[in-house]
Amino acid sequence: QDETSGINLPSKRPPTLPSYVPFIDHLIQFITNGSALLSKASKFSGASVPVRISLPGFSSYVVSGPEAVTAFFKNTRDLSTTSRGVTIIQNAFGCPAHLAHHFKPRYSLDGAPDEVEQAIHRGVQTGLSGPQLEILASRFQISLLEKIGASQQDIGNDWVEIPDLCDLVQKYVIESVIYTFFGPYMISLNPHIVQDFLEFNDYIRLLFMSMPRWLIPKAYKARQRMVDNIQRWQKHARENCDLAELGDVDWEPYYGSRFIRERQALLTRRGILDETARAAENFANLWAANSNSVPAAIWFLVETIRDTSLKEEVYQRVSSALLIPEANGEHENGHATFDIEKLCCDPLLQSVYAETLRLRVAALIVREAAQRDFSFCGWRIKKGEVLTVSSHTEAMNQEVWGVGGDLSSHALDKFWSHRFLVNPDDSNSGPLRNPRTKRAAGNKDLSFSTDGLAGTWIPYGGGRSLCPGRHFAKREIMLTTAAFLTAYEIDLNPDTIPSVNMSHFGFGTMPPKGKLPCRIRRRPKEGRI
Ligand code: HEM
Repeated sequence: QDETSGINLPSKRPPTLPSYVPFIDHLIQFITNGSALLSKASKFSGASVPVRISLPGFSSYVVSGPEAVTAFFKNTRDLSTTSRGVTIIQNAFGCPAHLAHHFKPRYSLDGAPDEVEQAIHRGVQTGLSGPQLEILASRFQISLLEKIGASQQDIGNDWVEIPDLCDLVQKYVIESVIYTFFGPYMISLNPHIVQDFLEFNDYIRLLFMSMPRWLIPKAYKARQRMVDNIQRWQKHARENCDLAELGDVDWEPYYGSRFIRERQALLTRRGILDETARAAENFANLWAANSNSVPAAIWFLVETIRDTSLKEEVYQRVSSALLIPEANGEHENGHATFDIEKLCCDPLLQSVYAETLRLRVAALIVREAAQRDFSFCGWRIKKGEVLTVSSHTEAMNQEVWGVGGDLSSHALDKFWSHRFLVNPDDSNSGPLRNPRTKRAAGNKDLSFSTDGLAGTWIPYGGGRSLCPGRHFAKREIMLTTAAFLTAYEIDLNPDTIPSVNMSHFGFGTMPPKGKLPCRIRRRPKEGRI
């Protein structure tokens, strides 16, 4: 019996995935093929049985199957975000070791997050949704369209060959995201920040795994360049902008968005005054805002242009969302922009978006039994133990996902743009293998649906820590393809078949592997972008 709750706890303990050499065996499998290790763990004892895997410094029970995953996200009382956040802010984002404890989640006596934690949580939610979200999305769009518009010299009306489409897309998108959140000075003070970020991000896996400096000196140098960039921006903002005098503005050039500015005040409230510790938090936010959404935006574009008929269909949809300023009208000198709401509600675009995240996001979502022993799906989990859900493992669950009725054509490891579209006349359509509700008769339109996918389509995690940036990410991803398809004609080199960089497995969106050469030219303008 649990003394604090009076609940009878089961005594049976979850099984461990066998290994020939403890720790080393699972580690080697995780590094060489993390997807296979997690999938093996999820199948070891059947659905809803947590199975333990052991990596050096990180042992965890793998939770899988829609019911168990839903229970995992719902149980915010027993499962909280882990104290690994403290290790990560130190190892990955350069917080001085003696100050990292400031980032430990804090609880009040009743076990709930304390007042400052709640203010941080609220700040993230409100800063990235509602009216603030629309302000951010609109800034992002204007910045991206300006960059594309200014690229006339490099990409004109004649075809040019470029060695890597990813390079082009990520440069424009990362700069636009940084501008949107942190304002123009983060880039003008640090003209190499995109390159620095990408180099750092290549090492993120090793830094998250707490590899020592002597083993990975280049990773620590890349991290330091980013910390320096951010500290330069902090110093400039501090010296040129008095937060107390700013007033109630949504965006200004020194701190950028309200979300980032309010975050600075919360750092102070948390007692985090050291500039390197503050830089670590700003760095973590900059990383969170770019690391997953940028490769997802690239995949959306790449999958679209690879398939000629999908490219045409998506082009039509995004063109119909383009708002062209009227000649002699109110916005005579304005630029064409996309109706973001229209893009985000389009069934096909939503399906391509959801399928992109299903296939490419491989996040490990981790929680800890911080307070006490508890019962999870009938198994006893002890205080301090860690549970993990793998978004990619759930995205490959053959028992749940629909494959269009034909096992070979739309297999789960293949991109299928229509997977999330329900056709009322086709019982094999839609994301579920066995749809639970009857399809509405009479309605002939294809509709986008994620019904029945709770605990299965989980690229953004779930529960209290569900990614607060998901609404912005959706807009960013759709706007990227809308802008590139409308401005340019792009043909991928037919000899190159994009493959996935699986070494990012477990760390969010897996980017394309290697370079994607293409030819590109500007579309005739006709009043467009
Ligand atoms: C495709 C894009 C993205 C994916 C796949 C993604 C995925 C995730 C995942 C899996 C988590 C952990 C959720 C959990 O523990 O349950 C998370 C947390 C978070 N994400 Fe995202 N994310 C994306 C974009 C963004 C963007 C654009 C931002 C910021 C603008 C952002 C900010 C955050 C923050 C601040 C957290 C921590 C939330 C907390 O601990 O309460 N993310 N994200």
